[in-house]
Amino acid sequence: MTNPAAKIAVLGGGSFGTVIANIAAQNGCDARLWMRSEKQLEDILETGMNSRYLPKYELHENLLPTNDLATAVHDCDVVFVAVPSKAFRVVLEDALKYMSPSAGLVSLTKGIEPHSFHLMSEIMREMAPKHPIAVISGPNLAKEIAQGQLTATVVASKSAALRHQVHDVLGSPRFRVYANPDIYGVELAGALKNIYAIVSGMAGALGMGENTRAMLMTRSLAEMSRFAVKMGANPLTFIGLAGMGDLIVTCTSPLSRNYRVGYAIGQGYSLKQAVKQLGETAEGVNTLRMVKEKADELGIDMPLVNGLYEVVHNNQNVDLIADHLMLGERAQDVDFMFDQE
Ligand SMILES: NC(=O)C1=CN([C@@H]2O[C@H](COP(=O)(O)OP(=O)(O)OC[C@H]3O[C@@H](n4cnc5c(N)ncnc54)[C@H](O)[C@@H]3O)[C@@H](O)[C@H]2O)C=CC1
Ligand SMILES: O=C(CO)COP(=O)(O)O
Repeated sequence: MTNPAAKIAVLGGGSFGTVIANIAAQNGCDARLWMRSEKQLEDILETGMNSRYLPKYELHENLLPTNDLATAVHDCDVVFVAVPSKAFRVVLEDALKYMSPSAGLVSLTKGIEPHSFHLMSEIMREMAPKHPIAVISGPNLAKEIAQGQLTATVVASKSAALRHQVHDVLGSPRFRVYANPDIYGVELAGALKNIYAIVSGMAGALGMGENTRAMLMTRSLAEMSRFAVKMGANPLTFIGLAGMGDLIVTCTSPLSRNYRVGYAIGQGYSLKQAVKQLGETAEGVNTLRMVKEKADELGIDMPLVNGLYEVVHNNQNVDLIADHLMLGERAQDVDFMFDQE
């Protein structure tokens, strides 16, 4: 299955970029990991580990860490982008200067671009219209992948050749790659679930019971699907790994950074303090703001988003989320995943 000749690069030396680059290296690829921080590069070259993000996780000898973008992407068959959404466009713009025109582009990023409401596939399509593109999303906590826990992900692309290439580069007995043609749905699911992981973290900090947490997760899925349908995604994607799978893992695991931000707010910290003490990317904070604006614009009923927005951005008491969910006025209270007209 593995294609030992594949040359790949991963842009972004955080926890997810590192683990994905290392899987490719373990699979026999010529893998490069680009990061902007010189200090981090020195650490990796010295210790063979990316200790800031994944302490004790040994990097394979096939993996070349670099902070030279041209070296990283030169002659690559596939370039994976794993930087936070706010940096995606600038990093891609730079990388395209040095990439082969036929290289596949794959986003690992789970977020929405501020202001434009573009998902990463839309940015890739706009900036690199000739390159085949794909996105990867699913229940993929980087730290668990690094521990060798059995994990599945989803690759979505219109290009069957790129889907197969990604499968060959990343698939292994511990990392299963499933395919889905619904690019927009797969990446929208990955971005939206971060919002609900924050809510779930708050519920955890407040000691809420399992009935409550089950209700929260299920109504989160309904709310995400309702939004997705209005945005043109396939709602069935939301009951697969990229939707329900990722929602479950990020709403239940303290390894999720979004969950941790919610937990800290539930303990009484401000958003600013919660994000600062995390020191890593929690995409849900910005995604919340953008989804709230879009839902208001399109008139989509999103009680959890509305309640969380008031708490996070307008300093309201956390009880407001429960009030929105339990007492909010609805046209009808139906237990459907999305409107069935
Ligand atoms: N960590 C995880 O378990 C998973 C993360 N993701 C997604 O992957 C994306 C990246 O997340 P992580 O690797 O977890 O984040 P992280 O917080 O561990 O690392 C982010 C990395 O991006 C770098 N970076 C930030 N701005 C940059 C810029 N302007 N230019 C170059 N590098 C820049 C940082 O220096 C850091 O190395 C996010 O969208 C996240 O939602 C997706 C699946 C799993
Ligand atoms: O997307 C993830 C797991 O699938 C990682 O979630 P966090 O960004 O909340 O850590």
